[in-house]
Amino acid sequence: MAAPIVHALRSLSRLYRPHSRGLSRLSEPLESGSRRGLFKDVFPAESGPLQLPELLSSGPQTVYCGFDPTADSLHVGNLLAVIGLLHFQRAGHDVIAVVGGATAQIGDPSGRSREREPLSPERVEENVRSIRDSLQRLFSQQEASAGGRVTVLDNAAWYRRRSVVEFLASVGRHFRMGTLLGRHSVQSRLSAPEGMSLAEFTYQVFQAYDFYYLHQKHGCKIQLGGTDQLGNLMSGHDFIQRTTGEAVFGITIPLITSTSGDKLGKTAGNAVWLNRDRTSPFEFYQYFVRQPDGNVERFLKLLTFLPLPEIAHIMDQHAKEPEKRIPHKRLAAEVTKLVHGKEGLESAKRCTRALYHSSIDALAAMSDQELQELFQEAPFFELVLEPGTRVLDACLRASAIPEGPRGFDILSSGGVSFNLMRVTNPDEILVVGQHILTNGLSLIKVGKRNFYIVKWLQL
Ligand SMILES: Nc1ncnc2c1ncn2[C@@H]1O[C@H](COP(=O)(O)OP(=O)(O)OP(=O)(O)O)[C@@H](O)[C@H]1O
Ligand SMILES: N[C@@H](Cc1ccc(O)cc1)C(=O)O
Repeated sequence: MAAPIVHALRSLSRLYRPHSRGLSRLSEPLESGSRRGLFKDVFPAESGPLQLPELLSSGPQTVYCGFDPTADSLHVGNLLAVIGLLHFQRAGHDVIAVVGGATAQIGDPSGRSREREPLSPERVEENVRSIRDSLQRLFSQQEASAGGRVTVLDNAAWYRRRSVVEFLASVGRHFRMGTLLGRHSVQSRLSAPEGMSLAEFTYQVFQAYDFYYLHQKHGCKIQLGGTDQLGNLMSGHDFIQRTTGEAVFGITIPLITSTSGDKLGKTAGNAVWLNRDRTSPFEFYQYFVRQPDGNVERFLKLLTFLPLPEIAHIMDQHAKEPEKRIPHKRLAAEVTKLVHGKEGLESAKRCTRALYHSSIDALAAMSDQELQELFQEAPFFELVLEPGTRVLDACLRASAIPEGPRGFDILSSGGVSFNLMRVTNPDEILVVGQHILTNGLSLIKVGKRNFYIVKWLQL
């Protein structure tokens, strides 16, 4: 049986006291990550915390983390794991992000009370494509000047060539049932009424094999994962040690939770997505601006690369002028830039100015996509602009008001605005620069929250 978890883990925060000296640039991410609260525990404990900094100092290592494509986008919880990889990559280590095209079809039971709905191979393939793109975008958005290599791999690639019989005979024989059964992810499910399927039970063997495969092919000796992944990290460690005798390590990162304490992610249905078509840069930015005061320092440490003294300075400013929400805005700006790039951050700020500060200039600078993202539920129309089109005609053509006297009344009583400016004369002719923005758009608002977007096409 594997050693009980309490003895098998070592908390990195106890290892790195505030004034301990770093070993070298290569081992620095472990130390700074632990100070930031990003790296929580290391496995195995007995030799791990002592050997791991030495291993890192001895030369560039390969560090990996896996992401199951059970949706077509990553989310903010996964971002923490990506940031963990980036800390290593920036220090000069090579990193591998594995997209679990194979493992997503099995379904990781870790942290779940029920089995996942099966996904068709076609759906998984689509998700793999989207997540691979997203990971590549995230990594390429970094200043690539220094740092190690980044590779994105799909684990379906190394299972495609294997038969079940051969896999069980060569890999399965190295796993002890007692150890597998003892894992928390298995125990918690076995005691639940629905139990656990054989497929889910074998999940940890596949993740362990991934680690082994990357160890053999890429010299990978370190795997990162959320604390929910601990059992899977241990299985990989045990398998590699048993078959190669080499020392490998697992490092856990803390789980980001919602204000109600649930793990932020797909299962809880509270994910904040990294793909723009699921969560727009504006919503993403606002999610961080709205964080409660109690979260913001921790998130600055976890989700940004700002040096700790700078974060301390930002928090001092906050203590003096809390109404300015300086750390919240800085957090939102840094994370939005990391995920959506400079352009995404500008878009988020433009949308914020347009919506919360009624800025016509910001509205005029917005693209069709931004407007649609901002007013997600708003119907979008492409209409031909005929000479002499009146405010009333525009409202009717966009179905913003009902036909007949009721629509006329809504307009003349001031219930309608064009580009955030109220109109009261139904016969007013549309003017470019006023009713129609220089980008050819009109944002028609009826009542408090009904928006209609018109893109005017010239004849
Ligand atoms: N809220 C979170 N905080 C920190 N890490 C997370 C969070 N959610 C996922 N991770 C980590 O991201 C990595 C990839 O997770 P993956 O996408 O496979 O599953 P997931 O998002 O946890 O999905 P599900 O919610 O369906 O279980 C894992 O190491 C996982 O622990
Ligand atoms: N099991 C991980 C994802 C993963 C997949 C394959 C791996 O090799 C590693 C990790 C999760 O669900 O969060």
